[in-house]
Amino acid sequence: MLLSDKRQDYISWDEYFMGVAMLSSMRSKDPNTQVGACIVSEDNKILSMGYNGFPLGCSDDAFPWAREGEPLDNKYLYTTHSELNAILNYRGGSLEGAKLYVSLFPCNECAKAIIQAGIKTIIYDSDKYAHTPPVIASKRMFDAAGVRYYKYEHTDRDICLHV
Ligand SMILES: O=c1ccn([C@H]2C[C@H](O)[C@@H](COP(=O)(O)O)O2)c(=O)[nH]1
Ligand SMILES: [Zn+2]
Repeated sequence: MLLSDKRQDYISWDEYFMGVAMLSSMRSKDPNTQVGACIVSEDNKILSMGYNGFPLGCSDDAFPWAREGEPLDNKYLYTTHSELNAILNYRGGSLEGAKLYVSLFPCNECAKAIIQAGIKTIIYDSDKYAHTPPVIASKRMFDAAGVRYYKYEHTDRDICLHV
């Protein structure tokens, strides 16, 4: 019998792709919540990535990152969400049947884009806004549209950038 010498402690697909989503979130300039997304094909190929930030041409130094204040003076009207950026960053055609790894449960606006793009599975980490209308609406739409979602299960493994 031939015994394989392969490593046994390699990371799982979920650890791999959630790791990429988390790494992507580290590009965000949002001082409060950094969100990263990674879109993956049904056969586990990375198709696109994104993080939350202002649109091209809208300088991080000129637009506000505040959470409070008048609508025109805080970030919410200006930020492109990580999931939408990942969808828009994709250059390859259809995302039908793809999976989305994302560090924060998608809001209702992202949910609409996700459903319309044909993404069928969402693996999320934080659900810190679960009690808010945007996330309740998002889950309602995912349930109606047959988009499956499940929480990423953390392992006790630390994934480091240095080896
Ligand atoms: O679906 C979502 C929801 C939110 N985001 C981004 C938008 C903002 O930059 C932050 C949330 O900021 P808070 O200070 O926690 O309100 O997250 C996203 O990318 N995707
Ligand atoms: Zn969103």
